[in-house]
Amino acid sequence: MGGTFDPIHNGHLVAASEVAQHFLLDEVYFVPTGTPYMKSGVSDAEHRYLMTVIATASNPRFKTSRVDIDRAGPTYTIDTLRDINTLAPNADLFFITGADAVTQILEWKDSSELFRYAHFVAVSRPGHEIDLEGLPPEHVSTLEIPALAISSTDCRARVRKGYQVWYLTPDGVQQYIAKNQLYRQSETNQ
Ligand SMILES: Nc1ncnc2c1ncn2[C@@H]1O[C@H](COP(=O)(O)OP(=O)(O)OP(=O)(O)O)[C@@H](O)[C@H]1O
Ligand SMILES: O=C(O)c1ccc[n+]([C@@H]2O[C@H](COP(=O)([O-])O)[C@@H](O)[C@H]2O)c1
Repeated sequence: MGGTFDPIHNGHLVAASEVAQHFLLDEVYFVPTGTPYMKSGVSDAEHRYLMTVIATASNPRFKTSRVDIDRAGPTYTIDTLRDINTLAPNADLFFITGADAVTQILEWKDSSELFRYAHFVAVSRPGHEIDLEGLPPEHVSTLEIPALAISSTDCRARVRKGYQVWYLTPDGVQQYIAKNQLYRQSETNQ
């Protein structure tokens, strides 16, 4: 599952857990973006990576990958999939996205190549219709998951207003945000 994870929250974790159960996945790799070129004002990659490690630590099937963080330049999923394919050439790869992200895949770099490397799973997300128009049906599945109307944008906004984000994100992530004073300022690099 790729994401900016700024911060990772329970919506991401439920999505990954549901897809893993439904598709009988052995492992789910969370892959924080290095430089997400379609987003601005994103927090430092090491903060996002560490929060992802903390959030996934208690689940033996969940892992965090540095492939996108350690690659220079803008983060493209085609590179993510090629790197993971190199690391695990015999694995059947699935790429998990939310309903909002799946509608943008055709705008991603080398989008037609993506399906050579992975089967895509689009999970439901409150406020977003799953629209698979233009995507190859044999390479994309959808999955209805318990609705969690949580977004990283909303988590950041809550912290900026002085609220905490207990129960929207794992406790360790809430504590990491407080300890490192993330999201106190307006949307700029941290
Ligand atoms: N609540 C949720 N339910 C289902 N899928 C989600 C949810 N939140 C995020 N996702 C999916 O997880 C992936 C990574 O999301 P991302 O890290 O951009 O989080 P986000 O909450 O969408 O962030 P932001 O609000 O900053 O845009 C995307 O494919 C996104 O669609
Ligand atoms: O490959 C691309 O061109 C591309 C463009 C935008 C987003 N993505 C990927 O989509 C995933 C979700 O991204 P985001 O920014 O919504 O957190 C993440 O793995 C990104 O690398 C990929």
